Amino acid sequence: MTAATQTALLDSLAATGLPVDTIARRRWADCCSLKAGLGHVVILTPRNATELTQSLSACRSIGVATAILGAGSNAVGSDDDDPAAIIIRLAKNGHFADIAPLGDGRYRVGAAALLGPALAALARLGAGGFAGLSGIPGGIGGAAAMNAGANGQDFGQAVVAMEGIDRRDGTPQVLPCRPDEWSYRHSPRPDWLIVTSVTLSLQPVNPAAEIALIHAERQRRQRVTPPGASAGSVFLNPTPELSAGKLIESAGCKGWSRGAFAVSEQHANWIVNASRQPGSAQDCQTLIDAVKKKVQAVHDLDLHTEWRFF
Ligand SMILES: NC(=O)C1=CN([C@@H]2O[C@H](COP(=O)(O)OP(=O)(O)OC[C@H]3O[C@@H](n4cnc5c(N)ncnc54)[C@H](OP(=O)(O)O)[C@@H]3O)[C@@H](O)[C@H]2O)C=CC1
Ligand SMILES: C=C(O[C@H]1[C@H](O)[C@@H](CO)O[C@H](OP(=O)(O)OP(=O)(O)OC[C@H]2O[C@@H](n3ccc(=O)[nH]c3=O)[C@H](O)[C@@H]2O)[C@@H]1NC(C)=O)C(=O)O
Repeated sequence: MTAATQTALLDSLAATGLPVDTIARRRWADCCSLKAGLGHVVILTPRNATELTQSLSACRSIGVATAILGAGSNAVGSDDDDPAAIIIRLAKNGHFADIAPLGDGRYRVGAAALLGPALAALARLGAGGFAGLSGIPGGIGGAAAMNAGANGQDFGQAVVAMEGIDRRDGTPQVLPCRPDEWSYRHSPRPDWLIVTSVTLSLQPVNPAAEIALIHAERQRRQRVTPPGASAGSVFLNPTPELSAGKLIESAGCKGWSRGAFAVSEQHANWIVNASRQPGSAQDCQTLIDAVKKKVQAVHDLDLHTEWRFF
């Protein structure tokens, strides 16, 4: 799809009656924290359930598939102006970032809220227990979709239900979740579900003490995060005992680079874009493939990336 074709796509979307300020064409590198992807993408940013349903229906009516993007902290864009889908990204400045107490230690938190700020807002309401997750970038929707984890805690331990919309037909859905349905970086979210909020079950906490834990975790995280643009760990740890970083370091890949991207000298399971300038998604993929190949050759182990490639 050329730029002209994407412009025609924007016109078709506007013609369906969608509010024009929810329709945009953006460079991929500006939509993901790693700044990877030189192509452009058409993005819809609905602010409420009605606009989300309208957006899905507009995409169906013009025959284009949809994909969902959150904060872009675990995503690699595309170099192509021809992504397979229109991106839906829930607006951060509307209904999808709300936090509502439901009673009995339960809170409904909008999927567009960022995980760290949401945990701080909940702490101020006297609810917590998940301060270990507060340094993680990314949104509540993304955290639910991939079961974000850090410091021995998984987001899924707090989630009792996911609410959302079936992207195939626009119907509202509520998905109750059992603790045993979650595992390391695995969520029970079906791929058709656009998560619009989650219901969390939290412990009562002293707000000041919980905020102190959150600040301490943010400071720890800042100290260990390699400098430059990044997207967290590249690969899943093969087992709890086998760390991908250790395997990549001992395979000799630290410092390997391609284009804007390099395997961090500080932590081998991070790829960083030191320049913070837009970089080629293909370069990033090539570097990842080279690391996987070397680890396979040295350790006879297949690494699997936790990033989402568009
Ligand atoms: N532990 C850590 O230190 C780090 C953890 N992370 C985690 O990575 C995740 C990334 O979050 P975020 O940046 O917002 O996500 P992204 O924008 O990077 O999107 C990644 C994928 O998450 C899914 N997703 C995002 N939002 C929604 C939603 N509302 N409904 C359904 N699926 C959704 C989509 O999966 P699909 O393609 O399957 O539809 C999407 O492709 C979070 O869990 C974040 O906490 C990120 C960096 C570091
Ligand atoms: C950053 C992410 O999550 C992180 C999460 O923040 C942290 C903290 O709990 O624990 C995981 O990292 P990790 O397993 O790399 O944790 P670290 O403590 O940094 O490293 C584990 C071990 O590997 C060793 N290590 C790490 C990097 C390196 O270059 N060399 C090396 O030997 C460390 O010395 C340590 O003994 C999560 N990553 C995965 C893939 O599970 C993410 O998912 O994006």
